[in-house]
Amino acid sequence: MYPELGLLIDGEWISGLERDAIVVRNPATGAPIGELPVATVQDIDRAAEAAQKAFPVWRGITALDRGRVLARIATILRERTAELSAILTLEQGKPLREAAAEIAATADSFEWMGEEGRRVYGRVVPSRFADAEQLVVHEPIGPVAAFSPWNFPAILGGRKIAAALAAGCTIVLKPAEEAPGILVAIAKICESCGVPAGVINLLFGVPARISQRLIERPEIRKLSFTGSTPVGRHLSGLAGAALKRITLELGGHAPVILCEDADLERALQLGVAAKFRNAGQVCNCPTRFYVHEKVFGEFCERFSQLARNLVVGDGLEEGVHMGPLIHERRVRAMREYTEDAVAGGGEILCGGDAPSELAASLQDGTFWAPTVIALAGNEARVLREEPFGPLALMQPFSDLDEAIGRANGSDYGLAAYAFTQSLKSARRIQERIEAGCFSLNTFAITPPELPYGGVKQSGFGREMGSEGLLEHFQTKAVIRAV
Ligand SMILES: NC(=O)C1=CN([C@@H]2O[C@H](COP(=O)(O)OP(=O)(O)OC[C@H]3O[C@@H](n4cnc5c(N)ncnc54)[C@H](O)[C@@H]3O)[C@@H](O)[C@H]2O)C=CC1
Ligand SMILES: O=Cc1ccc(S(=O)(=O)O)cc1
Repeated sequence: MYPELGLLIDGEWISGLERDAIVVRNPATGAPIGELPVATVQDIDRAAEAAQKAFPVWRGITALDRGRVLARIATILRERTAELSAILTLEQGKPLREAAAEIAATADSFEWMGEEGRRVYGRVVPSRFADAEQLVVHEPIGPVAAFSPWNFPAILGGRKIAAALAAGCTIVLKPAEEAPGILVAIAKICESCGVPAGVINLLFGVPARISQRLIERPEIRKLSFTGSTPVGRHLSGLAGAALKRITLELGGHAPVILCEDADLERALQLGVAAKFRNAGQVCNCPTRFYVHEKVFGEFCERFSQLARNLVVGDGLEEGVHMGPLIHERRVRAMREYTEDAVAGGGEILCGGDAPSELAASLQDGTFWAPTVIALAGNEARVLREEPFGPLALMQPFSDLDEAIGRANGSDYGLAAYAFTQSLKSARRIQERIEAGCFSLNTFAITPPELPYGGVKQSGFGREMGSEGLLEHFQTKAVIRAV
């Protein structure tokens, strides 16, 4: 069921063939599931050249017809949800139900971008010359180099493909080596739906080698990266030196402000689901819970109880709520953050270690229990660094402005949430919160029609929404004397 892994260059699939290989493992068991060929410098160069060669072909197809191709891709993704979800869970670990939701969201992104590609309007600007007209037109920027991560490989890689294709651009995508199979499967679906050779190219291998070479290549006109802030900063430097446009969707450390008048039941049910989705390896997941002191005790107790009830295990098994972390490094990070928080006076309300009851087959898996910590102050390392795992941090507040100040006291600014029934409090938070995305009384944050991205160290530029599509165009000012 797991696809044969390979590089895709100019319509040719390349597996093995005298290249180094990376072993891909199931994070729930540690078992090997595939071998990934490592791209050589020649492969990288050929991929950039293929994207350049295919660009006039693809941009020459009307937006209407490109949209039809994207709609077909969406349909096939939906039809093959069960098979694709199994691939995703096997290599990434998330429960099958979450994998299916990710495939559905990926299909929605292809469909929405395909439709939006038909609405990239220019402008006719009243002319200052009697014999001329003045126009503003948007032209596809050219071949895009994109780098997508392992936590949501289908949607985060898929929407980079969808936006590039909708705009008439070609793409060289380097998905994460930890979870490559789902993008191999999606690229094959794209081919079967009529995407010409060279429009989508896939590379895997040594990330720094691939990104550096692609950024240098003259064919590449835009970069798009989703991943950690340090890597984003490094790529931003390279892109700046090469004077290339870059979109950066980096880490997050989302605050939740829970006011005294919040619907507690709703915040609890939605909050536990959002916190522990994908074992907390989500850039927009709620992490810092600022809870009004009058409801702090009750909220912490009930939140911890719900977290304790979550079944941790192999995402392929029925009834599992939370799977493993992607690799051992993340388990070590959870242990270090927890120990540091406890050393600073924090109290573990739930979890705080690897789960105690795991089947024998999962002993080599990389698991961490859902963990809730009531922090003693503002010094814990995990308040400054993105935990990217199943850690919920609880702190009480007494005054709304104080809570907003603490919510903003992070270098990150991707997502933020608030729960209140007061319009006045809601408006105050919405206006003052430093985040690219804000949701009130819900943890919904990324429908395809809304722009997604951050401020501060969470990056810049937007993906999805009409803003995300427009990042794939350059603007041409035209004066036509007639
Ligand atoms: N914003 C997001 O959705 C994601 C954020 N992260 C962040 O990364 C942290 C750690 O994850 P790791 O995998 O250990 O981190 P990492 O920083 O080593 O890698 C993150 C991603 O960037 C890619 N990458 C690394 N160096 C690169 C380079 N020079 N050029 C191009 N791509 C490169 C990797 O292949 C991987 O997909 C997490 O704690 C989280 O903060 C990770 C994945 C997704
Ligand atoms: O980690 C970033 C991230 C994860 C998930 C989604 S979505 O909600 O599935 O669109 C978006 C960004």
